[in-house]
Amino acid sequence: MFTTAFLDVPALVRAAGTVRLPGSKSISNRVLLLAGLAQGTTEVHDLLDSDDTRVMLAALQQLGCGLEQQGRVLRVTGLGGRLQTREAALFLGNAGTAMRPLCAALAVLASTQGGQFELSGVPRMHERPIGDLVEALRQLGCPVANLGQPGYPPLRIGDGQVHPLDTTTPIRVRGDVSSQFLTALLLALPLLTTNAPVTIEVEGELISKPYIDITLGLLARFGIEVQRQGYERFVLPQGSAYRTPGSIHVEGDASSASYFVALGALAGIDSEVRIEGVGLDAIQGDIRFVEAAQAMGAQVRGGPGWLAVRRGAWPLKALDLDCNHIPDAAMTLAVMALFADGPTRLRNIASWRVKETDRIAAMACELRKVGASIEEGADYIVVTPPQRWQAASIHTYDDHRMAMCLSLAAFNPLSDAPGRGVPVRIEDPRCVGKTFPDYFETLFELAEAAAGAVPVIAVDGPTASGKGTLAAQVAQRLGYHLLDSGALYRATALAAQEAGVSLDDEAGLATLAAGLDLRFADHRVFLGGRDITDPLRLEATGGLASRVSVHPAVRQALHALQLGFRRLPGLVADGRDMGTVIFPEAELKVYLTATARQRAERRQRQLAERGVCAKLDELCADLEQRDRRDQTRAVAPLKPAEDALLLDNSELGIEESVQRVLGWWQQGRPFQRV
Ligand SMILES: Nc1ncnc2c1ncn2[C@@H]1O[C@H](COP(=O)(O)OP(=O)(O)O)[C@@H](O)[C@H]1O
Ligand SMILES: Nc1ccn([C@H]2C[C@H](O)[C@@H](COP(=O)(O)OP(=O)(O)O)O2)c(=O)n1
Repeated sequence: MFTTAFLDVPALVRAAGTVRLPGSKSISNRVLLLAGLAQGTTEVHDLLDSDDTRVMLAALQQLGCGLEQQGRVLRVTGLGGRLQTREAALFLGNAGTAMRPLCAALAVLASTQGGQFELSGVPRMHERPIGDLVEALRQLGCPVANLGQPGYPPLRIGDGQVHPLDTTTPIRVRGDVSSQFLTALLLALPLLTTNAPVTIEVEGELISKPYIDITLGLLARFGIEVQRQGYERFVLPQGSAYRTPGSIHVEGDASSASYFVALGALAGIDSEVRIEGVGLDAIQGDIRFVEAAQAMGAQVRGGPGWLAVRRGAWPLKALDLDCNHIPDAAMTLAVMALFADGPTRLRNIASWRVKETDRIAAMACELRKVGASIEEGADYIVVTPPQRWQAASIHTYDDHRMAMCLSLAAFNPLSDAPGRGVPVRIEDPRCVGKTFPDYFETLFELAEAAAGAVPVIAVDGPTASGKGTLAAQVAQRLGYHLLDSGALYRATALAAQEAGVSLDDEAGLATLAAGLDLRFADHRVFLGGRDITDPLRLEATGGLASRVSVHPAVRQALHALQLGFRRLPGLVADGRDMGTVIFPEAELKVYLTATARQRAERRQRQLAERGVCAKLDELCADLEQRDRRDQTRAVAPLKPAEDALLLDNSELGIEESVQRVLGWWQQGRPFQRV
């Protein structure tokens, strides 16, 4: 997962490959609650691992459920309807799928067995309505107190006393704000059916009906057959009891699938994007996004558990659609609309306004930034594609779907509008952790950047100037890959030593360099599977590397290997010739220096930290000799590129140097705001 402050997605042009989707958030949290209420142990396969499921798991654990992870299987031992703990404060982040059902289940348990629970979340959760559910629970006789603004979390549920609950009259709940209120009651009220059936009546037109179908389907898997009349009246039969199905599989998230369906429709130009984990047989309503994508031109094949999508009509066909049945996935249509042949109107999406953020307002604001014209209303949005694309810094409002959707705007070179090929900056990319922590990694695996669009920052300079330290820090802050090119020369030197190849044998060294079996993982370096991190970093190895590196054939042999590090979303490369020879087109070139004395002192301190004692004068003489050799060799000598920015960090600390370079980088970026 990218945890950087922002992530710049370069202009993208193509996509192909296979994505295995993480489990559905809606199914995961419903299954967890049902397994938590049931008697016995449920094996849950392919549960989503994300922010929202983690808060649900933490809550279940606090309530005394047994949780045991074994590989991809989680074993949940439920409460069997009996409270194990009578008091707890549960923090539920921004997970509506945890807040609403737990509110209902705990209200019933606390009232019938005597308990008291506090439910809270992040500030945005305290702005998301829950009043209609609270009203329904109060009708039953459950004490629920507002700890903040009435109608919103945080809430105190129960008061430690046992209260008689009235199930003789139907429980009425509004269905036109969020279908999660009804879901919450359906999941919780089987607890009250011991002596008589319980009836729920929906007031107002129920929205997002497919989510209710998921709830009913999962209740059936746990032994509870709800009888319904349309979507207005639901009856939980007398004696409904949660019975674990023993084992249950969580299907891939259909809303998450929408980004990859869109990816295929936009950029599956000469091959398909294959999606595994969710297919045409999915129980999630958002699978019907596929029909909307097809209406826009996507070519979709599919079967049980899989979909394969490629581009059909191009540009995409504009759409006018009632999206009530696919509220979450419809956001993806708003971004596909950027690539359509006219304005796209998405209707009946009022629920967008009470999700992780006000999604209509957020979508309008961010799509305007990339150049689209937007008309927004209380429950609709109209998107007219950009006439000219702009490089935009996308605010994501702590909303995973804003981040995932808007990343698709990076395919702007595919559009016919002028001003082709601009990057998209996604602010706070870690918000995707709510449902799809590896979303961006997956996107970068499948997508291909426009020619020359993957940015490179080159950091060159003499030994011990701090290149490696600076490059690693800058790469980390930007979420970029890192190339420590010196390590390749050092590894060649070690391989030569081992194979008994002389440092003057240019052809022999070049053969070794061309065949290096080198792997970088977890800050360690492996040569032919062997960990060589420690010998690689020895001062002596640096000297040997300098000697190896004078040979043109060796440099040539390592050239392609170095180019291969330039992968999405970007690269920071450090060495001697990054800006002059390997990446002459790098957007930013930094030539890092410090006085020889300073550098020798740094090296001495660095060695001392590793328990190696070295004399300052000797270190200084060694590094000056190495500088001379690196600067005077015939091929790719160490020197600043003509367009390099010089940074003498003799008097600068590490963080100051990093900030200086990040500042230069930001200045050169095309975004209006950070
Ligand atoms: N700006 C700086 N100020 C002080 N020390 C630094 C600075 N940059 C790096 N160092 C320290 O100098 C030592 C050498 O840095 P390193 O990144 O290994 O240099 P290089 O890759 O150029 O050989 C490290 O111990 C590092 O922590
Ligand atoms: N791009 C590069 C990187 C390193 N080299 C050579 C020259 C250097 O003295 C050695 C060792 O490089 P390395 O960057 O690991 O050394 P320092 O960390 O700066 O001491 O390799 C090179 O010729 N070209």
